[in-house]
This record gives sequence, structure tokens and C-alpha cells, in this order.
Amino acid sequence: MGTSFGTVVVTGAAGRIGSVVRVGLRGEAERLVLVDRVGLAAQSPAEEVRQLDLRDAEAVTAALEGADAVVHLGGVPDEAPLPELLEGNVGGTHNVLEGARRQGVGRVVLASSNRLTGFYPVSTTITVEMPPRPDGLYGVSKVAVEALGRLYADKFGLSVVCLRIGSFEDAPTERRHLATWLSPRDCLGFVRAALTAPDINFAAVYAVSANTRRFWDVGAGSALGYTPVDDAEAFTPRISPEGDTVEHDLQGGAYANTEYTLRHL
Ligand SMILES: NC(=O)C1=CN([C@@H]2O[C@H](COP(=O)(O)OP(=O)(O)OC[C@H]3O[C@@H](n4cnc5c(N)ncnc54)[C@H](O)[C@@H]3O)[C@@H](O)[C@H]2O)C=CC1
Ligand SMILES: O=C(O)[C@H]1OC(=O)[C@H](O)[C@@H](O)[C@@H]1O
Repeated sequence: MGTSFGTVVVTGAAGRIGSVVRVGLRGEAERLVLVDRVGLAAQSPAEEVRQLDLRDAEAVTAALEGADAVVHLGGVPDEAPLPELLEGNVGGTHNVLEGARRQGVGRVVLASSNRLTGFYPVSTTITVEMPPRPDGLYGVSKVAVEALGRLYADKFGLSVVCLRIGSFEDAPTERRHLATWLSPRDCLGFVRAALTAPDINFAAVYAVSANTRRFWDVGAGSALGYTPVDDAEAFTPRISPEGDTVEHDLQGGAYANTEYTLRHL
């Protein structure tokens, strides 16, 4: 594949999703700037590493110099005390958006999460027009992430895509994943589409595989030009019903339990 993406900055590049995106965009991005607070080593001449904390606004702005796009994955990926979520996710995303505004970055892709609608019942099909019902404080932080994206799109004309990522796993391992799974291949498909879809001021899209049992309307996903290909249903025989100790009727499953948030207060 050719080098169609120009300079792409990936934050959280050392993480689970970042590692897959890094490899996936290798050879496709002319220059790949890998940002994380964890040390990384460049693995190709096209790669550059920036070890920094996303809470450091000046360092983030400097890392975005000359970027055509940023895929912002860095942050706290699950329930945590609110100050950590506010600093890491809300503050970190603000720094990325503000840096992108100052550096004239053409496209900002933000890692949002399905957990911002995790309190809806499993029987409801969710569209991106429906109001958030977060399953915890982490979900609340992602509501703020999307609101920041919208603000920077509306007020400053940035082009922002929020990917509401499902459960990113090599393969589904629990019953909830039969609805929420996002395969690595589909994850890359959504990220590539989020980087290249033309004429976007703001879009929020569920990034989920083509699961027979999915909870989310992916009509807007095809508006990005990507149709997912994997279906968790094929893994059903490998998933033991005993794996679930509680029957969950909320989309966030165990994440929506009262205790899950109380443990982090
Ligand atoms: N894994 C999943 O299924 C889902 C992930 N997401 C979101 O996708 C993004 C990536 O998730 P994962 O790869 O699973 O998480 P991860 O924890 O594996 O990776 C996050 C990376 O961000 C870095 N990071 C965290 N705070 C930082 C800071 N202040 N400064 C610099 N680097 C920092 C960490 O060092 C880590 O390498 C997160 O924003 C998460 O909320 C959303 C929905 C589902
Ligand atoms: O909903 C899910 O399964 C996933 O959602 C997320 O946002 C989290 O980052 C991830 O740790 C969960 O596994």
C-alpha cells in the first residue's frame, strides 16, 4: 500500500490499540510520530518517538508540528478516580485538540468509548443521536472528550472524528463481547476510514465489528466509508455461559454494576 496518510501522530502508541494501529499504519503513513509516556523505540525510518505526558500542553503541541492527522488513543482506559479521568482523558484531549488547532492539523481522531452509553438496556439499539447514559465515571470522561471534539469542530473548524470503540480484543472471550467485540482488523479499518473520510466537520461513530448481536447502529459507520467484516457470532461455541456469574441487562455489563464505580471513588 502507498504512503497515503502523510504525517500521522498516534498518542498512546505503546498501548493495546496503539500497538496495532502503529503496525497497521506502518508503510501507509509517510511519517508516524509515536507519542506515549512509556518509552518506545523507532522500528522503521518513518517512525519517530516522543516520550511525553499528555497533560503537558506545550509538549503535546510540539509533537503535533507538521502533522496531517492525529489518532488520539492515550489516556485512562477504564474506571478510575474522577481526578485521574479529568486530568488524563479530559485534560489530555483538550491539549491534543488545542495543539491540533495551533498546528493546523487537518484531522483529529479521538478514542471515545461505547461505555458512554453503557447504561442503556441491551434490548435498545443505540444511535449516536441518543443522549449519553454512561456506565461509570470513565464513561462520563468520554462524554466530555466528545464534547471537546464538538466544540473544537464548531468553534475552530477542526475536522474531528470520535470513534466509540467497542471491546477491542483478539477474539471475544465473554458473552457481552458477542455484541461489543471490535476485532483488530475492523479497528484498523475504522481508524483508516476516520483518517481519510472526506468532508467531515464532526462525526461520532460506533467502532464495532459486524456482530450479529451488536447493540449499536453502525449506519453512521458506513458514512465513514468502512463496513466492518468480522462477526463475534463465530466464536459463540468457545464462550462458556458459566463465564458470566450475573445476567446483565445493561449494555455495559459488569462495568455498569454499582460496585464497579464505588471501588474507584
Ligand atoms: N481497549 C478497548 O476495548 C477500548 C479502548 N478505548 C479507548 O481507546 C484508547 C486506547 O485504549 P487501550 O489501547 O486499550 O489502552 P492502553 O492502556 O493499553 O493504552 C493507553 C496508552 O496511553 C498511554 N497513556 C496514558 N496516559 C497517558 C498520559 N497522561 N500521557 C502519555 N501517555 C499516556 C499509556 O502509557 C498507554 O500506552 C483509550 O483512550 C481508551 O479509553 C475505548 C473503548 C474500548
Ligand atoms: O466496553 C468494553 O468492553 C471496553 O470499553 C472500554 O472503553 C475500555 O477501555 C475497555 O477496557 C473495555 O474492555
